[in-house]
Amino acid sequence: MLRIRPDSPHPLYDLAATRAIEHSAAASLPPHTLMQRAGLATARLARALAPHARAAWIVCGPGNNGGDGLEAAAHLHRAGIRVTVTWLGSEGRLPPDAQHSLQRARDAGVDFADAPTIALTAADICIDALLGIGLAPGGAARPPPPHWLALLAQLRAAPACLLCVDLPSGLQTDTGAWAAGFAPDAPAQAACHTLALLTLKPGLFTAQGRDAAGTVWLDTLDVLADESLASARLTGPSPAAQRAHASHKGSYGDVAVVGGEGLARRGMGMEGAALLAASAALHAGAGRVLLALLDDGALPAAVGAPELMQRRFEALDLEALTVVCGCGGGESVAEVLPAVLARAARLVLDADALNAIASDAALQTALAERATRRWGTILTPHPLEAARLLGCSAQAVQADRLAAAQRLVQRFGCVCVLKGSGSVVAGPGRVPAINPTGNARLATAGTGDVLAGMLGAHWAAGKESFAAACSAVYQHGRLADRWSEGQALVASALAKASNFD
Ligand SMILES: NC(=O)C1=CN([C@@H]2O[C@H](COP(=O)(O)OP(=O)(O)OC[C@H]3O[C@@H](n4cnc5c(N)ncnc54)[C@H](O)[C@@H]3O)[C@@H](O)[C@H]2O)[C@@H](O)CC1
Ligand SMILES: [K+]
Repeated sequence: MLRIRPDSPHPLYDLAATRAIEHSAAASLPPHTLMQRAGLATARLARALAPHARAAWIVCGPGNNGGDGLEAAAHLHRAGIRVTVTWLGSEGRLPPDAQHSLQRARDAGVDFADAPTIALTAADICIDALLGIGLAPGGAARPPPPHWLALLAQLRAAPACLLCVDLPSGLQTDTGAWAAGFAPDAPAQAACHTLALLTLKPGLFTAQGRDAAGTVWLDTLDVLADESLASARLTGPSPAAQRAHASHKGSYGDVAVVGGEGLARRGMGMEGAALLAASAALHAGAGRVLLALLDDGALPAAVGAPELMQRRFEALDLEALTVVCGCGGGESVAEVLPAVLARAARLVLDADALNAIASDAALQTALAERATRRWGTILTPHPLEAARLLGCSAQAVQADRLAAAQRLVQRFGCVCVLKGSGSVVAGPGRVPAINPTGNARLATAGTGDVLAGMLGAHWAAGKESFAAACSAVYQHGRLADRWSEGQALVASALAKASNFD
């Protein structure tokens, strides 16, 4: 069994891949073996998480997820724990594995009741074995019976540690979105863990998945999955790039940040956003960073960033630069975008640049044409920006983040970083990646500009676009994960830390 930490990459398997792996494994093993392994793994983790538990309350659903819970119940009962199973299946309509496990739990002498038979304390354990990958998908889901939801609410509100079997019940395997009706009103009261069985599912790591699943564990049930079936990958750290002694500032690429509309145009000075991106590029290791503020935007004298080279936009040699365009560009960015799209060989498009493209069909055509010239482009939308580009709602993007990122890739032929909890990186011909680092402290103004600058630096230093996107997103999140508790995370400090491990 493995605790999933962000320090190593993992393949992720969607519902179809998991079912295929399950079927081929089950075919080569004696009946009920996988469920028995799953139940034993669940009981072992429960005991490790709650070593002093006197009581366990296990809510078991009508399918094989419930079967895993029943198997675990028998083990915990034999270990001397007072186990109560609240079983929601119906006799005679059970899959064979779960039927077998029901009998084993009964034979072991487990208590069956509607609620725990003794009051639970913080030392005890609750197990959610209501629904796993068999949850009816997306909009097809029938509304869950109200008493199921009441039980899930009770599990989450209990003072005991909560262990979810395979998935938190109601979380969708492939998307990490809650099925209709299942989203909790409040997060779990005590520590929450999820034991993924057989495979890690993408839904555990993006959208609502990270909040819902808590700490994720994996037990492969001794089945070696065929990695070619992976539908996505959880990224890990990139190997540190070695810098040769015989190198110079030109060896690590030139990044140009284009953005930062001045105060004069609309009474909104947005130079700070461009400055944050430029500072992040500089600290993330770019050899030279050029800053082209739009519409006569000017850096305040007090800013003090002598390494940044200011340029008029017209003076930029776009063909030779890694261009980061958008950050604080306001309305002015639309005026430079035709030239940027037509001439920049490597281009990161963020924020206002994405909004300008979303509202202009000619710019969209120019963006799509870049791929036919084999010019690299990386888009870094948050869900609302992605929705504008796709002509749908932000809710539709969040309902299937992997699919939304892939649609942007197909439409514009570029790499797409869809930001948000569990950022998705998708690229032409690539298995999409989900980033495991980052936290809610990044939900503050300017952190997106910092990411765009870091991305420019990673790309300019020689990585290919997809790898640069994965490594910059990982590093950006890791900085936030390691931020000291007592120190406010402000974007300018994040930018300055952007090359620290
Ligand atoms: N069979 C096997 O080989 C293995 C199965 N495993 C477990 O089995 C799980 C999958 O089992 P199943 O395919 O039986 O599926 P589940 O047990 O996840 O759910 C299926 C049941 O839930 C009901 N249901 C689905 N959506 C509902 C909704 N919205 N409202 C009310 N009821 C709903 C279905 O009618 C069905 O009765 C995995 O997640 C894992 O926990 C593991 O034991 C590993 C091996
Ligand atoms: K579950």
